[in-house]
Amino acid sequence: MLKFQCGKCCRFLEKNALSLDRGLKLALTLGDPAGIGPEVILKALAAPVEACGVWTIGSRTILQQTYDRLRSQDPSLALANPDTLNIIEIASDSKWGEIIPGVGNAASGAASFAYLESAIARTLTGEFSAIVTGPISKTCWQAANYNYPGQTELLAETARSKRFGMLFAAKSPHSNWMLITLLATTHISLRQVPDALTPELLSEKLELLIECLRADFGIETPRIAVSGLNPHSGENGKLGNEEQDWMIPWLETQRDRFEQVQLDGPIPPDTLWVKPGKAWYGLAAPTHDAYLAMYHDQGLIPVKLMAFDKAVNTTIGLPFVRTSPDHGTAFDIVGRGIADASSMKSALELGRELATRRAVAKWGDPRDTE
Ligand SMILES: NC(=O)C1=CN([C@@H]2O[C@H](COP(=O)(O)OP(=O)(O)OC[C@H]3O[C@@H](n4cnc5c(N)ncnc54)[C@H](O)[C@@H]3O)[C@@H](O)[C@H]2O)C=CC1
Ligand SMILES: NCC(=O)COP(=O)(O)O
Repeated sequence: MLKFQCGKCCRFLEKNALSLDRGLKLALTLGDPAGIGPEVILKALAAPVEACGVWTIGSRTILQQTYDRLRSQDPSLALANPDTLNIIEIASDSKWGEIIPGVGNAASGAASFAYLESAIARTLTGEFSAIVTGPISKTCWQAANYNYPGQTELLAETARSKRFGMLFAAKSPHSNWMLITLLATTHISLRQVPDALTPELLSEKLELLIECLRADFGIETPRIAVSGLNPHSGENGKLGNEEQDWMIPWLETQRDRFEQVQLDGPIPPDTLWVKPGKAWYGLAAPTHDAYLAMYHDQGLIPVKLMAFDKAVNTTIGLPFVRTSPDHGTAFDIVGRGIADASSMKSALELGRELATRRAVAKWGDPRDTE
């Protein structure tokens, strides 16, 4: 029988490091070459990622320039030497123009798009078990005429995943608890949110969340908190109608649909995050395993407040694992050596962990035959 506890996978990895070393390969895209992607990658890869191989997809020249620049400023900085890395070089197109550190433009947008396209194509053919993406700039993608709201949508379209979701996972350094948040809507304006939210959309996101909690996080009977949309969840219709009109009845139908799942909500959004905050800091036991937020900032303000250096953005619903740091290109600090690589390290670690779980689920745990 297969079990999906993290400890078991980790022991499995320790025992089988050699074979998995050959089998488990992560593709790591550089992200926007003018952003902090190259710096956080060199910092994150300064120590090898446990029990897997990492192939960076992008530009050796950019990585070398970043390395030389940071080293000249601070020789003691822990950085991977690009000479020691597996790098898949994506030839730059002369049409792209000049890439200037700290200045995102059409050239850096076109380059970051090409790195991700290559990673997806290679992963779909089975070359890699997971993709970890460096941060890209949506503005630079638009400047290069790639009209996707983000990497998530390109991944889903290319992988032909009709159902997909943006989920953030962060392991608390205080309590080891995993804060898991799915966003019901993502890269749309606040004005569009109420129209985008429908019972059908929430049903799809809830299904995906439950599938992911079971398969990727080993939580068979999850407790899920669903956020309201309006202040005080609408205050009985005085501060907004969505909760009364359809969210409360929708939750009732979902409780019948998922009898094994504890579904609470719609919880007033201002207080929803108090209990996870206490659980994060180890001050109280967690009351839920995951949170369904109605829109981008409703979910990401608390996540980033608690865990900006730990949270990992993962796309669920794809045929492969995709993780990413929670931060963006941070053009304002490029070249200063101060970019924190913790979220990138967590993205690599979670990418490896989830890909291992899926490999065990697919191929079986060799220790079961011992
Ligand atoms: N996964 C991805 O590809 C993501 C991409 N973005 C994109 O990045 C671009 C810039 O977005 P912003 O809203 O400015 O967010 P941002 O995360 O790039 O920067 C916000 C603030 O946090 C700081 N910061 C970010 N990462 C840091 C790190 N690792 N260490 C130290 N300080 C750090 C920056 O210096 C800035 O002050 C946008 O185009 C956005 O769409 C934003 C979030 C995720
Ligand atoms: N705020 C999250 C974010 O912007 C992630 O975007 P992407 O992974 O879709 O590129």
